[in-house]
Amino acid sequence: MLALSKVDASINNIPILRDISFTVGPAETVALVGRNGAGKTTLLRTIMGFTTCHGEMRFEGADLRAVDPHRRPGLGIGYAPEDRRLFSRFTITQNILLPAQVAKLGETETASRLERVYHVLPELRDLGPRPAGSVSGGQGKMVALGRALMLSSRLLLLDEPFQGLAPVLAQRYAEALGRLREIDPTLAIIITESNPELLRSFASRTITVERGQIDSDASNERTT
Ligand SMILES: Nc1ncnc2c1ncn2[C@@H]1O[C@H](COP(=O)(O)OP(=O)(O)OP(=O)(O)O)[C@@H](O)[C@H]1O
Repeated sequence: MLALSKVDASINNIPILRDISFTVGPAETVALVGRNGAGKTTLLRTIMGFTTCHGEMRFEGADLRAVDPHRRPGLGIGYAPEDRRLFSRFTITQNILLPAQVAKLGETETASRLERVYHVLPELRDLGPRPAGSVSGGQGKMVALGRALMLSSRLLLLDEPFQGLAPVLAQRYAEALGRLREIDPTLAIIITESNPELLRSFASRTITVERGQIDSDASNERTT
């Protein structure tokens, strides 16, 4: 589904990623781990088209680099960035609906995708009318997941979703991912995390990044 081959990426002419090659297939949950500053966020941003990169990136067989960054979500790729990037004056629901509007989805399709989001994250139904600026950091992570789910029919990229979450919210977030897996078994998910142990239980595979390069890529013993 997603295949990177010898990808180098830089930000403001500073080389960050070197010689990145891996593939992710449907139904895989991949943990992308590495120390702070290893390059995990940059790798997700490269897939979304926000860095200068060289090498080959293919998505469902087509050249992903030829697709403008703002069109990549429309291919079925959802992205929840580490810093959430919610529009604080918009309501929670408006934030969640935004990608659907940008992708010009029809009303019926948008409504059914919103129902899918509520199935995975029931608490967002009640939070919906509140301005996004009024929710806690942890709740904001749930909203960012909901927004990413609107278009993630094929691939979901989550950047450090557990960082800074109180244990109760982390548990709810993990349960939400479990519900997502149940209703969408073929979705591919890539989750970044600096603590490799945290994702071992529900990721089928762990890719370790160190200083901008892939250090290891191995299946996990326990899978979901
Ligand atoms: N805008 C930028 N300009 C210059 N260098 C950057 C920029 N963004 C990231 N970097 C550098 O790229 C490297 C990789 O950063 P990245 O954010 O991808 O790491 P990470 O593995 O996601 O780290 P963390 O776990 O702390 O989020 C770091 O050395 C960082 O300083």
